[in-house]
Amino acid sequence: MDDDHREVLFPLTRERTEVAPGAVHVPDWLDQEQQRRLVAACREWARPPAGLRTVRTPGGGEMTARQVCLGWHWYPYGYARTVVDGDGAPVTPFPDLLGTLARSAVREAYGTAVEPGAYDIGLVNFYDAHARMGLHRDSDERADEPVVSLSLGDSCLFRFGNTESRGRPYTDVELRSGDLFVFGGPSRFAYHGVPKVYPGTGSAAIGMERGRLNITLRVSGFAD
Ligand SMILES: O=C(O)CCC(=O)C(=O)O
Ligand SMILES: [Fe+2]
Repeated sequence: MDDDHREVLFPLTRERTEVAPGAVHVPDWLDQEQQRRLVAACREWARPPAGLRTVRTPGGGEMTARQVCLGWHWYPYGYARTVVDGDGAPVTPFPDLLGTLARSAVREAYGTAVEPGAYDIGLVNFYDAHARMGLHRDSDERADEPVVSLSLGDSCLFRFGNTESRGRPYTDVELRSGDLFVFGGPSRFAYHGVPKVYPGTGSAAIGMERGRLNITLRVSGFAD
């Protein structure tokens, strides 16, 4: 693929794709039962204290995707052990289940010879029909281990770019419920975002009537 002309990889492609070096899309990685369990777990994690919250940005805006943090609390732009920009509660501990999933996701993406890191951050983003996420880099961690992303519910348009700017080259990928996307190596600090969610594309069978959930798993690199 000509790297300057990466653009759109959907809807025809539902095969495993290396979208950019180190950025791997694995469609349908989670089966329906795993998705159903994750949706149920997200619903629990969303309860207060330290539950689902609207994130305010320093410029006075609000992120349209609402968020729950696990392990470390992310706020614009850093991490804390308590919900410093919300109810002040201690962040919910990072669940073992997500550590196990993250490690198997890394091996799925890069092969079993790779030794996955100590995943300790989970960010759950909830998107309603109008929510989106602007292009950004995940750069508040101190480690450069791959980011693992799991999608549940409604499909979305996911834009995966380059490390230099929000501009081209980028690739637009459709992420559907159960898809895995891992970005590490040369793509670990690439710009990415969610320009659009496609309402009504999810399946009620996983226990989500509407909306999209995304779980991103990361390694903090912080000392306790
Ligand atoms: O919702 C997604 O697929 C991406 C989420 C994301 O980029 C983030 O939480 O940093
Ligand atoms: Fe991100």
